[in-house]
Amino acid sequence: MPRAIICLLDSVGIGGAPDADAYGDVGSDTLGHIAEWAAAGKADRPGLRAGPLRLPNMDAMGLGAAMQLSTGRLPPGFSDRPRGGRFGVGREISKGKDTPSGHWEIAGVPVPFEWGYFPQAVPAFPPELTEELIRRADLPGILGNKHASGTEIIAELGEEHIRTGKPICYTSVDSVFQIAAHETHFGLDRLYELCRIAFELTEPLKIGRVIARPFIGDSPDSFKRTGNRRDFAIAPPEPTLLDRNAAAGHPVFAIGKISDIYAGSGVTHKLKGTGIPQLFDRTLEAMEMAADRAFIMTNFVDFDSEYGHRRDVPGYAAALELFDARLPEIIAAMRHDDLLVLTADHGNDPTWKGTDHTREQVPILVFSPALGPGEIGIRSTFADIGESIAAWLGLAPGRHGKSFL
Ligand SMILES: O=P(O)(O)O[C@H]1O[C@H](CO)[C@@H](O)[C@H]1O
Ligand SMILES: [Mn+2]
Ligand SMILES: [Mn+2]
Repeated sequence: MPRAIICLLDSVGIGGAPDADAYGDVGSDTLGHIAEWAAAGKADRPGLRAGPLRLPNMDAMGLGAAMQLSTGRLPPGFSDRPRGGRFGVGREISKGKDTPSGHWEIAGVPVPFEWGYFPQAVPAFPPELTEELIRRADLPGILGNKHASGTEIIAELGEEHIRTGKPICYTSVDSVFQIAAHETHFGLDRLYELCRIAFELTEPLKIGRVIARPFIGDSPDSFKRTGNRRDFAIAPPEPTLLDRNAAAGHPVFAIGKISDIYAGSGVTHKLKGTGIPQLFDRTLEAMEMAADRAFIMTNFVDFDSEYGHRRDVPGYAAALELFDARLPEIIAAMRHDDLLVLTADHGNDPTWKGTDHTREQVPILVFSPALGPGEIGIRSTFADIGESIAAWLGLAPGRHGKSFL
């Protein structure tokens, strides 16, 4: 009996979104630019990696061919001839370029509304929101109140936060309200409680997520964010593939951030992990225990949070190479009628201006021992991924997207 697995490489876009101009992202190409920089010797870091980007396993599944289909360019070191699996390109119809919309659309539910955003101003948050948050959470005030990179703002304001007890609140071009606070000085549970209050206050503003960003350390040099990040997200507007599979009585394994991103909806088994190796281990564990018709979904967030937002090209390249090196373990663990999909939710080009996501198309690489090779073309919505998996798992078709299988 079939099962399906999505490994979602957070932010691994492949350029070419036709509406990139609406986002100031024309020409952005996360994977293509990393490959070009690596080929030019600009992604070397002593002790980490050197030379051209090498992703032989994903390339065999059609990554190079998908990149060429997306932008018309085949980056150095990639092949336009996949040796197994089906390859294609996904285009997002939801507005915005953030994680929840990308994930929901992949699970068959494009976002029909406009997200709320905070302006590029200081203060970025409406005074009523800030005042209510301070009152309800009994805070001495807040710090930040602007657009920022999460690592830069803790270096800037971390010491003042420890001294004053005021949490650091910030946002980005995404629909987010983020709160950074020290795990021991402020307290982790207190931070989560504060985020719950912030979520209640920001939900009517259609803010997609409140994100808890705990950190440790005692000086700008030693401040470090921990794996205890937690996302409090709005629930998807319609039943997703996760809900549909769970409603049919089948297991749904959410690994890493997945449960948070779907607000826990449709999740029957939740496995946590931090970092690419642990997320791989959890995925393999889920494949080991998952019953027939299970749907397993893992979000590999490090590409985005550790390297894309940090504009770290060598780090991003090394993470991709690590992922690629472990991919054969997943393929070896697959049963004959398991289906594996590798894809992404948006771009985050580490060679691009600023520190935000980029509006890009994404690779869709599909592999099953039971499936012959082929091309699935440029799909007009990510929802085609969800519908293909629904068909594979024997679920009734949904309202959006078409199966490519
Ligand atoms: O700079 P950090 O805190 O990593 O935040 C980034 O992570 C958030 C979620 O992807 C984005 O909205 C962006 O603000
Ligand atoms: Mn993402
Ligand atoms: Mn991000």
